[in-house]
Amino acid sequence: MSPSPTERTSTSPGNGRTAPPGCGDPARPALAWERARDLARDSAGPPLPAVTRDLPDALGHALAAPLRALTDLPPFDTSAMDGWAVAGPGPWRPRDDGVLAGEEPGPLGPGTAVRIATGAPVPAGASAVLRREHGEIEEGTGLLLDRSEGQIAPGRDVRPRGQECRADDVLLPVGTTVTARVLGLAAAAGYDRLAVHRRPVVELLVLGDELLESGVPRHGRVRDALGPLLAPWLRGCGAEVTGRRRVPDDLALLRAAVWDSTADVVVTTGSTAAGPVDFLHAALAELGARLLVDSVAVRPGHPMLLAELPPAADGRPRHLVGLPGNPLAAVAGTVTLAVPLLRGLGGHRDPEPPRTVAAAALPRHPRDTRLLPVRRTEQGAEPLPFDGPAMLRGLACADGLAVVPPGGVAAGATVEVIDLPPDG
Ligand SMILES: Nc1nc2c(c(=O)[nH]1)N[C@H]1C(S)=C(S)[C@@H](COP(=O)(O)OP(=O)(O)OC[C@H]3O[C@@H](n4cnc5c(N)ncnc54)[C@H](O)[C@@H]3O)O[C@H]1N2
Ligand code: MOO
Repeated sequence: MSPSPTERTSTSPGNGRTAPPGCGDPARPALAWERARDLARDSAGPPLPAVTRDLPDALGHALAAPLRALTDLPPFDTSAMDGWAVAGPGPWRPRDDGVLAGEEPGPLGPGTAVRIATGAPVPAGASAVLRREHGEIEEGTGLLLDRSEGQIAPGRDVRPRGQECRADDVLLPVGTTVTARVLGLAAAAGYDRLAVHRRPVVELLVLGDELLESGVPRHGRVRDALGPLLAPWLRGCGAEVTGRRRVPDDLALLRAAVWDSTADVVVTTGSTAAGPVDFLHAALAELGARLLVDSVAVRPGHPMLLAELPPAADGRPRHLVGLPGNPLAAVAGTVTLAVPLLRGLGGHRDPEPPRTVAAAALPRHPRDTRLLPVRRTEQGAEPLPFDGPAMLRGLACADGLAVVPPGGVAAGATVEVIDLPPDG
């Protein structure tokens, strides 16, 4: 059991507004960007436990068991066209009745035909489906003639049972993110509920007394851009965002906000550096948190951090991701630390990092990796203007973030482009 924050001696002075000594040291060694991303993923440990959810509530979770077909698909021989089910070579004697989708037809005798709708089960004994536009009822005889060229081949315009899958076939592996497409497939394959991993619960703490929540920036104050940006992104990478709140620039209040949070992952914005009111390092030290990542060799975003918090009362591990306050730096911290951690906790499988060709030389940083907003064009990844750490203008037009190593990326060379998190 960890001591409560009030049982610890605060290192902050009475008014809580002086720089905590020794925190956010710009000289501390930064972790290589790739290593930081891997470490964030590894620090998730095994995924959160499996739960069962009704289909609509499974959206955004990851499959905890392979999606196996509960039936053949299609489940019966199905007409692919509106027309007639026919038995053997024509002409055919048409029956008076017809078969609609959703009905169970009786068998069809040789030389006969029955009207059939797209999606209806093909009667036993039928050899093919003659499209409506190819069939003609002969005046006088009343027989159904085939007006298409050549003989109708057996199986024509019939979707055979099991064409897409057989019962018990694995349709999707464990760890697949449940998207709307997956819900559609699961429903088609017979599922009402899915076994998925529990989603990590996230609380978003937005720090900075200078931030406004509405209106035009004024009197030295700026709008909170990260609350509106990050909450949908965190949901989009599989988290259940239960809270988003402002925390004043005060060590004791910050420490209490982190301590009181019951979330699996606390995500903070701002206060990662060593400014006069940057209290994150001090708060973490007082809470007994273990820093797993404390600054990364990446621009923007180098003061980002990842910490292991003391476990929850029920023993659940808890983490904190500290995103820098500069908005594009916070975005860099999100894709580097928050996304891999949350996807790991939620049990999501990682796709291969997408690589593409650089349409132009991508500007580099002399020592650190750069994460650069780029647009995907026919020529490849094209850098966007307005990519400063405090800017969101380039990002708003971007398709992804190019990972530019210190050596740079020449025009025509390949480069990893990280997808931006989907909106949730
Ligand atoms: N002496 C040094 N100063 C700074 C360094 C350094 O190495 N040495 N690093 C710079 C870098 S890089 C970054 S990034 C920032 C990180 O600072 P913090 O995480 O402590 O963030 P704040 O100081 O609270 O804010 C920085 C900046 O961002 C604005 N901000 C904060 N939150 C939001 C928000 N939710 N929406 C919009 N804008 C936000 C804030 O007003 C500041 O302008 O430190 C540099 N300093
Ligand atoms: O790296 Mo800071 O994170 O440039 O804005």
